Amino acid sequence: MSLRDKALSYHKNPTPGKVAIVSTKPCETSAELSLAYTPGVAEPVKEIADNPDAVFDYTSRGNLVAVVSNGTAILGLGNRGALASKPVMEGKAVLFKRFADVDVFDIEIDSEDPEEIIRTVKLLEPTFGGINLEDIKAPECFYIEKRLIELCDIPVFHDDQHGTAIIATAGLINAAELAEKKLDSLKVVINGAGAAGISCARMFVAAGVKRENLFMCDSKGLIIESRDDLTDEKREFAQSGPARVLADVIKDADVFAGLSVAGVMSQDMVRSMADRPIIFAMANPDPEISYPDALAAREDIIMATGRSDYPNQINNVLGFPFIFRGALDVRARRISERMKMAASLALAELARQPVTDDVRAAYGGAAFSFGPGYIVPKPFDRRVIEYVSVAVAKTACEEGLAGRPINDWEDYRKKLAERIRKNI
Ligand SMILES: NC(=O)C1=CN([C@@H]2O[C@H](COP(=O)(O)OP(=O)(O)OC[C@H]3O[C@@H](n4cnc5c(N)ncnc54)[C@H](OP(=O)(O)O)[C@@H]3O)[C@@H](O)[C@H]2O)C=CC1
Ligand SMILES: CC(=O)C(=O)O
Ligand SMILES: [Mg+2]
Repeated sequence: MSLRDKALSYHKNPTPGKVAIVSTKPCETSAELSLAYTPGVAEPVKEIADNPDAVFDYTSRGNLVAVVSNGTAILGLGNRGALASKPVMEGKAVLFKRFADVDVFDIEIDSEDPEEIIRTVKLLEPTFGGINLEDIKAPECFYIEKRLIELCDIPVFHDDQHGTAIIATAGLINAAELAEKKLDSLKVVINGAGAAGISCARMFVAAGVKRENLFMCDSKGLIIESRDDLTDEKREFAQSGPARVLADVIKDADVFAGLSVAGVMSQDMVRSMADRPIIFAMANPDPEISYPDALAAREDIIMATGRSDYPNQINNVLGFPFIFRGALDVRARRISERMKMAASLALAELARQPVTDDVRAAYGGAAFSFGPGYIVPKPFDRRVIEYVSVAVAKTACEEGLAGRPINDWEDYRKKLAERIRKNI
């Protein structure tokens, strides 16, 4: 069966879609019905009306995230509309649950008007403990996220921006170490100046890449100051000098980060890069250059894609479930830059640790050890939650952003491990 047939059958059978609601309380008897519904349900209503914080004690709000999209940048497939984004948003819900036991409602909003999206999400705030924006295209995504962070008291996080940047930065830190290159010496080319490209650029610079060594291209080529079509976000990374295409910019680069579309990188471009180049071809579902093609071009590369079927999956699946887990557990009001960097450093650190039997078992007995074929942890590694969620929660507490700070970190770590043991 082809991948297409398998994927369509997976989504259709035995029940259409990938998610369902599960009740967490028994409702088998008339007595239980009187508690779950009227008259009993009036009691938590009154408690919450008197004390809004009680919503976290009597409802599932504290573990419920909205995955919100309008379908304007679905993976690398472009603007396919809100309805067509639903399989991806249901998929994100599955990953939230599977990897971090976070519940999700997927919300597809049929609008390209930022104000309408902001208003809709703000009105939904009482339902949720956090908002994960997904596959909303640039530049609107920047304004939508910024306004919602200002308006909401719960964390709002655009996954394509920050989730991607957090994992790519972890991968970059480790790949640079393996290539024996310092971050501040790297020439970095980012192809794609949308949600993911801009956020990766910002985080690479925060991690130590020099702004002047970072070259960003969009569909029109290198982003340069003399262009009159630049958004504020693109202008942040504009270089001086003449117009150039990717094939020129990539020469002698140490790093290529692809956050654009399938197939735009050639084997000649790979060969034109510096020694021991780092190539993260992250467009989904098909990368800028395929894993086999890149490796066939030269042997000294450290190669990653966004896909699950090759080594080194640089994909935000390693981020959003675990970041929200940590943020929800301390009731963080927002997800700060320090929390994001803490998540990234935790992932980089975990990849350097010996791999456990659980991970080997989840990957059919395959052996992994820190090296060019293993620069970030595997999503099925049960330790990711302990590393990333703890790092995020701790940083929120240190920064005074936690509404419900944790004191006993060993106990929290044990609870996370327990919570996830039943899922993975
Ligand atoms: N691996 C991962 O975890 C993730 C991967 N991605 C991938 O990154 C890509 C972009 O997603 P996202 O940032 O959300 O989308 P956006 O729509 O926000 O941005 C897309 C960007 O790609 C640029 N682009 C399109 N065609 C080309 C081209 N031929 N050459 C160079 N740049 C091009 C666009 O240029 P212009 O500005 O000129 O229109 C734009 O800057 C997708 O393929 C997506 O799957 C995204 C998130 C996570
Ligand atoms: C992985 C992801 O979020 C994307 O490609 O858009
Ligand atoms: Mg996405």
